[in-house]
Amino acid sequence: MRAITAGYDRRAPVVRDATLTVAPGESVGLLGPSGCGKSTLARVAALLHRPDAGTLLLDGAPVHRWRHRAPRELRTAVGVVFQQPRLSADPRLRLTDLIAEPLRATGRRAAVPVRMAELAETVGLTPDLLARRPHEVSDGQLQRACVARALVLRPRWLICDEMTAMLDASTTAALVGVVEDYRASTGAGLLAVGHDRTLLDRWCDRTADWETVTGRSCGGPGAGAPAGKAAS
Ligand SMILES: Nc1ncnc2c1ncn2[C@@H]1O[C@H](COP(=O)(O)OP(=O)(O)OP(=O)(O)O)[C@@H](O)[C@H]1O
Repeated sequence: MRAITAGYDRRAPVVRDATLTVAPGESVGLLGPSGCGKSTLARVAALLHRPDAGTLLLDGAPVHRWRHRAPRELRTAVGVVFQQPRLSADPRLRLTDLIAEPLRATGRRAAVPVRMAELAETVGLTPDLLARRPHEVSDGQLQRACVARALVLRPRWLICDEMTAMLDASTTAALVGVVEDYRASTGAGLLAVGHDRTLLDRWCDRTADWETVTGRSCGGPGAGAPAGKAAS
């Protein structure tokens, strides 16, 4: 991402001039206080939010279209896990259908049985849990399904936006382990957004602070002061 400016009102963007690179196979933590714009920037990187200015390069090529206008080969290159699984899961779908949905949406129905069996074991969901709907499982179990959904198309890039913020320590460790096993076997790059420095430092190759990424501190009258160096 080069000099990305984004937000919900062009006159008052929440992200200004954010520059951050994730190399192929690299894991980068993005650390910043609540409300500074991390999720907004993560959504730009995930092709879910069109920036007002700046350039997103995916595998070296500039992205020109976001959301449903983005070409399918770009959308399927990026897997995303959000903070609140209940807001990102269709409450009508059984977990098995929630995980398989990207395969069906991209015409890969034939791959569903094998991929489901692999992923259920990977994320630790039993057949009983897979047959339930979101309101019948815990947050941690639903987040396991959301991680499986993010991996089902074997993306080259993963964006985990506060993926573990609602989870206990053992589920956090399990899901970070799932993501890291996936990366080790595929070489996928990772952008992990959070506000827990200890977790991000342990999880990622490096952690970038919001101030370094944007050249300014989060909000307040001091925002806008240039930082000494650009993020790498
Ligand atoms: N859909 C929206 N419409 C208008 N403003 C929004 C919208 N989503 C977020 N914002 C605002 O944009 C700013 C940045 O929000 P964002 O969710 O990107 O921050 P964040 O750093 O990820 O916060 P947190 O760590 O609490 O999740 C906040 O001031 C928020 O109120």
